[in-house]
Amino acid sequence: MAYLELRAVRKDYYIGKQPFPVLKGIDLSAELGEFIAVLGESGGGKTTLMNIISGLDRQFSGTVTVNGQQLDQLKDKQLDRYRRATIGYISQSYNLLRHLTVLENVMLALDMTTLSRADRLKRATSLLARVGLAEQVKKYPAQLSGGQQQRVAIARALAGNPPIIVADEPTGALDAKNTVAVMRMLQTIAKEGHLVICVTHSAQVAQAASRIEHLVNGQLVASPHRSGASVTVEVAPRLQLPARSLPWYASLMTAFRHMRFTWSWNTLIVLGTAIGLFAVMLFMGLGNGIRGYINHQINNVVDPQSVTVMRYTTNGKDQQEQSVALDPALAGTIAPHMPTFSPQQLQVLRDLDHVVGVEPGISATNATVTIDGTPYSAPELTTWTSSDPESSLMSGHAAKNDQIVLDKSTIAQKWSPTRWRQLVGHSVTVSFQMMNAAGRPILVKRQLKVAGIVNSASDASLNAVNYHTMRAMMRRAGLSTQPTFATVRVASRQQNEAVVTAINQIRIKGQPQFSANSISTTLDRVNTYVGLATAVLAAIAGISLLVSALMIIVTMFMSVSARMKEIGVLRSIGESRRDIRRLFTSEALMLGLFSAGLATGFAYGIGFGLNHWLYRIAGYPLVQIHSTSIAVIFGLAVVIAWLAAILPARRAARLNPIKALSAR
Ligand SMILES: Nc1ncnc2c1ncn2[C@@H]1O[C@H](COP(=O)(O)OP(=O)(O)OP(=O)(O)O)[C@@H](O)[C@H]1O
Repeated sequence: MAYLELRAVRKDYYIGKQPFPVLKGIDLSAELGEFIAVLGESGGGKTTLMNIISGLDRQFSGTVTVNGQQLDQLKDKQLDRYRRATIGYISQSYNLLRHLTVLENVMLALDMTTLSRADRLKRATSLLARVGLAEQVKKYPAQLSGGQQQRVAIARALAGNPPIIVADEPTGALDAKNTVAVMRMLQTIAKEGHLVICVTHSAQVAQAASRIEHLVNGQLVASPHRSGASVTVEVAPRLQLPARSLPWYASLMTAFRHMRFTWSWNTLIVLGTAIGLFAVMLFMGLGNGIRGYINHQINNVVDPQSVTVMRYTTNGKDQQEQSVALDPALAGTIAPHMPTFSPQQLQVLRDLDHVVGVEPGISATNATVTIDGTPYSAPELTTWTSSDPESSLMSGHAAKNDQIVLDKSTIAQKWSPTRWRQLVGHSVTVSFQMMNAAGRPILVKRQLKVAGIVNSASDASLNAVNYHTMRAMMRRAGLSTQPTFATVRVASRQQNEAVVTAINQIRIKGQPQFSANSISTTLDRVNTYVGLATAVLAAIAGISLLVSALMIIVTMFMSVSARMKEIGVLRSIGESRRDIRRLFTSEALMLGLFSAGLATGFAYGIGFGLNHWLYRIAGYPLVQIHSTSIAVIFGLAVVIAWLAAILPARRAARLNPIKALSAR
């Protein structure tokens, strides 16, 4: 049996249901080393026959046997493998990929062989040198003459060293000089052991072949002058290059090169998509920033690791005193007496789980601070505990024994709006009245040194001494020195609420003892609201991503339509449907990734500008883009691009390679 055998091959085209027979029983036997010219009239069916031999057309009747194996007309994958390993295809219109260089065009076919990258490069370079293009490897097809482009196509056809070279009108677009050169090359290729089948309508060109077959009325008739019978063919042993499927990175690289080639168009798509992604990212960043800002503000007022505990009371007067102590804005009267903590009660608090310390404190209301003979009203004079953040100190330090820290806006700046810092180190007189156990008002008065100026983040005035000083003042006036409140320090912010609940549940002899409030509950609620608002805003911005997805879909569909020919060429050199799908999916994914990258750049850039501007108002960076937001945006971009690519990539993969090849 001959290397290539066609038996009773018939092919009809259908217009509607009416058949138009083109091939009417083709019989052909050909051996390696032969150079067969198929000569025939235009429209005679030469290309149709070549498509069948090349494994591009599987709708025919009869049998095609290559090297003893019959082509399965139905299995797509088998035909892909056949084209990859057995056929080198050369056409009249060169069919080079315009976005790949000369070298890359040849490498594309070599990527489907098992050679190492270095060997593939070596082979591509040597093939191009062989066809006289050693100097042109970096050029793009558009920068070459027709003859040169056809020589690139020949080098590409030879890349995988396939046994059969099919050339469909290879000289159709060439001048006489190039025609001779190309036919000589084909002669040499046949002598090297390939079977060359060349279609032409020129009897003169056909003379270069060792055998001429006329395609007449759908059948082959051997030329009596050049039947091949008398031609002795010396077949040199052919180098075997095992074929493999195209690796995924090759599709990725081709996709990248195409994007680079059409960068201006792609930049617009990337820009459009990036704007949507950027909006989502900015809202996420703003959400983080605002949440951080609120936490920061609240933590400035109260330390979430501290819980202020008062005595539990149902007595209306005591409750009023407590609220006065908690909110100095309500102060105005002399405190009669406040419910106090016994040492045992403080111990009960110390013994609670997650409690790392208990600081007792005494607070007085409606005090007066006299500086240089001028009295200033201090609605509250309290004990400095760890719940008062050190960060609120604007100048100086926390009060030690016989020292006081004064409120910046209600006292220090009233003393001097500009030189208020100089108050540190000054001696001041502090006085307030308190009822003794007998219900008589007692004046408490003492000279103290200003240790620091404090900027209370709440609107309340914060004037404080340490516990020792407070007790000393009370003792000297003959008043009770028992604490009126306690600051309980919690091991971590997370346990704050549990400790607050535990404190409120303490009963001694069935009576509730303490009353504590948790700031962390409020904080968590605020955080939830801000989180919700952020998610809603980001989702609204996310609608623009739908537009981005549509943009990618439209672009990909347009790209498929514009690149029909390229798809046909890729299929003709052996790429499978999966390779084509991968190519378009890779392009869409790259669009998505570039967009996400650009969106991140925008978000950082614009976020930086916004922070700079907002810092003056809020004193806090309000746009905070976390790495999780970046990961979300990249994930979103990939998912959108991938979804957007599904339909166009499927369309590209399903294109009929013959129709795709004949596209303009
Ligand atoms: N998809 C198709 N549907 C219907 N008819 C077709 C189709 N493709 C080709 N034909 C017809 O089949 C015939 C053979 O076409 P083919 O392209 O094989 O001829 P050819 O010999 O290669 O012509 P040329 O030398 O002009 O390229 C022509 O009459 C053509 O119109």
